[in-house]
Amino acid sequence: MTSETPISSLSAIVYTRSPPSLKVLNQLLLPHKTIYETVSNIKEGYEQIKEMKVRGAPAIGIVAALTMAIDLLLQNSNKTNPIFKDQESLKRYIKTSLEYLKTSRPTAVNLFRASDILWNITEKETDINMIIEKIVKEAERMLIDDVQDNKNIGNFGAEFILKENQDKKIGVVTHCNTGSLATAGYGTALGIIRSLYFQNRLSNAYFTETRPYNQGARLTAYELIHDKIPSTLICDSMVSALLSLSENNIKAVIVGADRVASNGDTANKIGTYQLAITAEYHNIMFIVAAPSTSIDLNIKSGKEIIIEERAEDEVTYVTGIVKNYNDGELKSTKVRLPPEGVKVWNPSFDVTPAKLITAIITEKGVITKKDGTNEFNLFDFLK
Ligand SMILES: CSC[C@@H](O)[C@@H](O)C(=O)COP(=O)(O)O
Repeated sequence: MTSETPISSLSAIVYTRSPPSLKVLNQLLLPHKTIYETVSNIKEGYEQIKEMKVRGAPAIGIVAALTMAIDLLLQNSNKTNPIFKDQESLKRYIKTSLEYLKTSRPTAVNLFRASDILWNITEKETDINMIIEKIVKEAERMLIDDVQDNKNIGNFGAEFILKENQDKKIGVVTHCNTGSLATAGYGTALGIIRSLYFQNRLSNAYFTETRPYNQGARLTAYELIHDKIPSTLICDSMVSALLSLSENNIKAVIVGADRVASNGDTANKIGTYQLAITAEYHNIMFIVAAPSTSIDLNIKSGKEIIIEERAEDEVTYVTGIVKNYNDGELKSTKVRLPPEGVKVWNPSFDVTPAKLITAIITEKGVITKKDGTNEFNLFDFLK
């Protein structure tokens, strides 16, 4: 099994402590434009997440934490006229800021977990500078650890899939974007695909467009092409047809997660559930890849997960880039598909029942169901 694998240079988050700086890649403009936007306060961080300029469960948790850190670093830099007069006012400010950041998106648990970790640190400390230092250190730790966690997920996942498959090279299917852009680097489900590729065991990665937001067609395509990983774009409606053709040698459907309940039910990008159903029908393993920070032991099943509903125009319009033939300038354009007056339902996520999931791969290892049961015991695994 490989371990030292090159990391993609695609970075959704660029952070330095000195000078204090947080820049977030605007993923709405990808793949056509690479523009980093500066985040220097809580409101700017909130808007980056809300507007999905940064997205993907691990990435939004990390950006929320780094937003808190950068905001405090910048506010605290004026030593002659400190903004926080006493620890109580600082704590109140941190509490309000973290609660606000948590309202940016409802489904991915990483955002809530990151905020809760920062609040626990704050509650325990009494010295103003110590509170700020510990918050900054913890947010930096999240950024650093996520990359190694993803490499571990990649290697555990590749090993698990290959154990069942003697073929020299295998094909896989993935959904949404779970790569460097959705994390601090390397990726979760896409991390497994990277690991398979680096081990020279990947024949092809098929990836869906992922309507309506097209994270697959825009972002996964961008990453796979960037890293020269053999891959093919398909529409969401083509997966069953693909799995039915044995010549493609598809051995696994691999997806990420926004929240995994303690029984293993998994919320992920809308369309994931139907992939799990078709994988089961075609007797192909269905793998969920996620850091343990995506597991929510506070909820028993997927029924308790709040599913984000997004604006109608994400469904009624497609957004693309057109080139102005006079000056070559690239301009973002929205084109409407259905007639005015159409009714729209736009849930951003769905829940795949644990029953349909073969294994959950985390940075700590592979979790499978106990023989004869339809549920995972994530309590036991994580304790
Ligand atoms: C490693 S990312 C895992 C999930 O967050 C991903 O599959 C997903 O559903 C992203 O949704 P998004 O709406 O783009 O934030």
